[in-house]
Amino acid sequence: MVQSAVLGFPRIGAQRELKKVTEAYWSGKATVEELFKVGKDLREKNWKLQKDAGVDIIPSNDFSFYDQVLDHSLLFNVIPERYSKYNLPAIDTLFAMGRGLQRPATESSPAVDVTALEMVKWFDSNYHYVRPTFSKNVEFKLNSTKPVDEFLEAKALGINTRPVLVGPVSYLYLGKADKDNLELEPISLLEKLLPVYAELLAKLKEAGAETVQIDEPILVLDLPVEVQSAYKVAYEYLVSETAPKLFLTTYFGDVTPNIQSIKGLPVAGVHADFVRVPEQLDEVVAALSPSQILSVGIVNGRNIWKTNFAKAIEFVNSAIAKVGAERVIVATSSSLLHTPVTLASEKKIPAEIKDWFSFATEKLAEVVTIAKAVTDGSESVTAEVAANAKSISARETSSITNDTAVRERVAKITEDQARRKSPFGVRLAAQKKALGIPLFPTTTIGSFPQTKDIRIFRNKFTKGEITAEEYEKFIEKEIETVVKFQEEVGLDVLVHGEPERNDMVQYFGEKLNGFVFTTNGWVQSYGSRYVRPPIIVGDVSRPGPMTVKESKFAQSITKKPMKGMLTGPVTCLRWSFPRDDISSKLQAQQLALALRDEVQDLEAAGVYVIQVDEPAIREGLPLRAGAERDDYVNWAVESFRLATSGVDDSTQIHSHFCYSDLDPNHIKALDADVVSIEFSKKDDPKYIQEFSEYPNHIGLGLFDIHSPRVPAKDEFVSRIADILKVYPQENLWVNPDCGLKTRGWTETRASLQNMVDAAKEFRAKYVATA
Ligand code: MET
Ligand SMILES: [Zn+2]
Repeated sequence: MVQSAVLGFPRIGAQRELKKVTEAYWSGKATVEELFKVGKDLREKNWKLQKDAGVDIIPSNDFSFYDQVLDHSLLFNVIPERYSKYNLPAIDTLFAMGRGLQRPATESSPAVDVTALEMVKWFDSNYHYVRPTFSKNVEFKLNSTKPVDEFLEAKALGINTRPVLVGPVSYLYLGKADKDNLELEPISLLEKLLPVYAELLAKLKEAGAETVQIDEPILVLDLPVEVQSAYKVAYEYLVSETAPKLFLTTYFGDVTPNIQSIKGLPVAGVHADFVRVPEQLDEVVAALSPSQILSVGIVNGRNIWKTNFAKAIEFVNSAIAKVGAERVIVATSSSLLHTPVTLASEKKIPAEIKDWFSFATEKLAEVVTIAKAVTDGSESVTAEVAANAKSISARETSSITNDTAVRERVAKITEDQARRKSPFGVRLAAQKKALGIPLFPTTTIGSFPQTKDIRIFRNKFTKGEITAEEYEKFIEKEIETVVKFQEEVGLDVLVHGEPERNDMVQYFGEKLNGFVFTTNGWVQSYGSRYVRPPIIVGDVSRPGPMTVKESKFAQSITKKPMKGMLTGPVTCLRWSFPRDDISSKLQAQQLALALRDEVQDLEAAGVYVIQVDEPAIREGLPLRAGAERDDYVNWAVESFRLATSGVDDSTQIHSHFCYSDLDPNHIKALDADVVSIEFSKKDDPKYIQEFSEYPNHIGLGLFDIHSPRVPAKDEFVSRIADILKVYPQENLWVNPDCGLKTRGWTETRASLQNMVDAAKEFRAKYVATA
């Protein structure tokens, strides 16, 4: 019998139970017992759900109160001293490492003040993990028994799970050296770490675990040789009499360039992602020994589309033809962490469209059906396959997906449309004349505090409790407040503050054709922050202006230049669930054309500074170097340029990037007049150099917008002075890291005032020396 397997299930709960209790715990409104109880209930619910769906191999230890990689750091005692020194309960150490902790002393405990560890994107997803950070005196030991406890918890419910661990090589490679230890290469710690893994595996075996899923996702990256060769060392050490069988899993890409690292490992089987890279089947099969099992990742863990049963069954059958049914498992391509929990709570999506989707819960049935089909023959699932074929073909032929006018317009895109009229130097001169922007110009990134008031009004409007007119009035009043505030503080290029936007992608999605929205389709982004990505279902076009009214109004009440504010094509695409029936490139082009019209409408309305944010441009970069990556860079850049190049020389195009490792060459290729980049927490001096040869104008973020902390004027002065050591002063803008929407007004005013005062000091000096 061909078994079905799930690599991981979303832990947040169908009603975001995990977020609610975690945040309540942080603010002292829930006890630790209540927190743990919700965790336990969620685990139980998820296991039972999978069991009831008929899944054969069900994961455990995929639950986490913050992040599964961070759990491993706690588990192996990878806790820098700045956290351990407080001797907090383990759960509080976990949260302190994940999100920082600042609290005053009480009678029974000293004050705590510690910042969070670095948070990084999990491969090419919008999930963020907390980077393992190895300080000088790291001492591996088994610090908890979480995986064993959760295994036993499931066992007590009569469910025999397959515990999930991040494998040792990936765990080390995804980590970094701590500040006190910069020369360390984490992979050099492998031999010290392995005994602790072995101890944990022995405990799991004692508890009754037959097999452990060991995730080695870095096998889809370009790896240095010493990492490639670490696999043999690690797995020959770990596979033993005292350990359960190990099942090696990779996902999100092509493992074949590292196939030598897998070949000959004494593991029970290998899982690969055949949704992403079906072409790797032969090579993966060839790497297996006759006793090793192949887990076929065929139900997409990264999107929300129904699996095409006919195709999936055919694919799995082709795998069976190569290795035999007894050696095949049907599985999700990756953990289902990246998909919303269930379609069942979606009441507003039109039935016709809803029938195209499959969220995590629905994907369980898909894995089971495919496994049954390849075991008992397609006749055993005739009804399911027929229903599936019907929805797939309904989508293929639906008038919602295909808009001839949009396709024709894309087909007519010319290279010219994606080029500004003149080179930067000429544009700059025209902009100087038209805009009257001083040296060391000050600006912000777009959003201002999203107060409770704003959320209340938006909710009322969504629920129909106030009229559109009342809501508009309210928004205008908010814009007025923000504009007046910026004039008082003395900023040079103003923004309208984005009070009308719930989210920087959803807002645009709602105004465009081709998108649908969920009411409860939350996906964990990091910790307790979840996002609800819009879904692109059809060709995208713009029925009418999206932001012109607000920007025009904002410009009308000030003499200073007002910056229009848009989300770029790549970010709209990446932070949605894209279509899988047409290429990403084509979707980006459609978005670009819609945004191009908006940019031109803004210009026509008298808004001559326009920012098009692309914070997700890096996230979409294919994981390996090569043709696919070059191709991505090419279309990502072209779509930004297509969106922004339809304006006059004298109109100034800005762009903004944050929270990712950018490649200066990609940013340069966009040819924006001004870019702003999140920067304040990059305390490594090499980052200052990175963009020093950037030819156009640039603002390096001067303060952290995630913290209420107010930097003094002198701190701004010294930061700017540091930057000026490598950047020409004519090129430099002065701005915060990112939007201020999560901040309060008090610290916003104080920080911006200090920032503006610092800029003025430099301006005066420059004038004096010029
Ligand atoms: C994640 S980037 C955010 C940019 C947006 N304009 C804002 O200020 O919020
Ligand atoms: Zn940002």
